[in-house]
Amino acid sequence: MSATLNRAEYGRPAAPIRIIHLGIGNFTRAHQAWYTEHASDADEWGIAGFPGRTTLVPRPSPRDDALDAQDGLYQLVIKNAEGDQVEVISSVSATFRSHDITSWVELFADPNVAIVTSTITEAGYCRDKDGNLDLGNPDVIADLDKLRAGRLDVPVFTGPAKFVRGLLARRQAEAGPITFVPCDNIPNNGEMAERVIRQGAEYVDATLLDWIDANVGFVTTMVDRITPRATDDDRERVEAATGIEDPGLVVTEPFTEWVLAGEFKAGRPHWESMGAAFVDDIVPHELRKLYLLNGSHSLMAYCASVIGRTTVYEAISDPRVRGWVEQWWDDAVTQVPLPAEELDAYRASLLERFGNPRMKDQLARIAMDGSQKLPIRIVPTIKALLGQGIVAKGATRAVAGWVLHLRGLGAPVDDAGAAPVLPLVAGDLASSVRGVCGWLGLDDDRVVAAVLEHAEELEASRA
Ligand SMILES: NC(=O)c1ccc[n+]([C@@H]2O[C@H](COP(=O)([O-])OP(=O)(O)OC[C@H]3O[C@@H](n4cnc5c(N)ncnc54)[C@H](O)[C@@H]3O)[C@@H](O)[C@H]2O)c1
Ligand SMILES: O=P(O)(O)OC[C@@H](O)[C@@H](O)[C@H](O)[C@H](O)CO
Repeated sequence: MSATLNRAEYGRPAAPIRIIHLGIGNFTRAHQAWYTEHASDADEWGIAGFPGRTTLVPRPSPRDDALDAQDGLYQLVIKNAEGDQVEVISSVSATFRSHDITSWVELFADPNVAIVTSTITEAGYCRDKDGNLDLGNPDVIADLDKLRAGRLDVPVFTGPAKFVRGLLARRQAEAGPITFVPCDNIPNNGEMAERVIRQGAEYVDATLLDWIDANVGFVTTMVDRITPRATDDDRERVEAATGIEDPGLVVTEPFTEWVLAGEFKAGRPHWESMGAAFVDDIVPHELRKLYLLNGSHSLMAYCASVIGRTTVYEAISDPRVRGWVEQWWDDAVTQVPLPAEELDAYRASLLERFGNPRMKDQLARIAMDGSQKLPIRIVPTIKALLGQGIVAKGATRAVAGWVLHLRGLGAPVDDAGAAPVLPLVAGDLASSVRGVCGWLGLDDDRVVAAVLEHAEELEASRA
């Protein structure tokens, strides 16, 4: 008979809630919650977890149900090459349902709450191609119109509207300063979040802007810990070892990194006690991670899945794919302002991480939302090198893989933002390549030719 987790038996009382997290998925529970759990002042900092996505009809979620039933507790499984290291994480003091606007508002109005963190995916910030809040998105407008009309007790569905709703409540309660700490893989994510929140506020009630200026901080972060989805095998193996049945289980890798820049207006946990780094210039760290790790992830998600690989481990173990990854890294390092030795060491550590056979990280997970990822992970390097007259060999292969993925090869397309791109790939391969390159802002004939050549080679390698 297996046990279940609960706080009374585990013996760590819930810390007072001082952090609101939107998007209480796998990653934040492997990363921020782990840093908070082990911070030297952990007893002072509890997290309130909200799922990121709100739907008209609430979707059943074993994971959310488990977190509710287990008082926010869950097991974190670190997959070392030798075996599992399992610990119970207790820093999530309470979990809430995404429709629960009442609790959302009450927490924002609580002066003890100092920080709002988020992991709602790139798409969750509802930006248009220029990085502005997408006021052409009917869901965004429907939410903002509700707030503008003073309908404050009904749920809103989009992330930026939720944040604006929270800030309206905080201002009204005179609850003081607060800081947003977005933790998604988006360059300059603090400024990104500030932009969509300010634009939302301006639409709803422009007087909120001055209050934001005086009271709201935006911190930029580089976050890193590869966190695949746990499988039934993971849950069964861990249950057999710990005797705990845990549908909320999270699996992750030993490596972790967190770099932050910006002002916390109302305090923060002592995350540096677990190795988080607070820096003035975050750009080199962001580019190193976004291009070298996430860029090679995207390349593998598309190119390696086209040739039949399903996990990162399988992909990097194939010498062809490893060669493609190395070629992309040769392109990408030219765009990262860090010493060569540091970049070489990072590349070596990535090969070790990708080569962890116990991490069953599905390429399908990484392939999601490519329309949001290619433009930030791959395209800047193509453009920068083209500016020097160089056609980036590795980077153009990633684009070729994405074209084939959109045409139905390899990992399935799971990307709401791909709607405008899909019609572009309906014809033959050459016109698909030209269409996608145009959409990505890569109209140059040399780039189009390189992408087409890679796409033809990839198609031919499927045999
Ligand atoms: N998993 C990783 O290895 C990893 C590592 C670093 C950073 N991240 C960042 O964390 C994000 C979430 O990853 P995860 O592994 O926790 O995924 P997950 O699927 O476990 O959780 C995703 C969360 O985002 C919410 N969400 C999804 N789409 C949304 C949308 N359009 N609007 C609002 N909310 C939305 C979901 O409701 C859920 O709460 C990633 O997109 C990435 O930016 C993940
Ligand atoms: O999380 P996404 O969807 O932005 O990107 C998929 C992966 O590249 C990503 O989750 C990495 O595993 C992660 O960024 C490693 O820290």
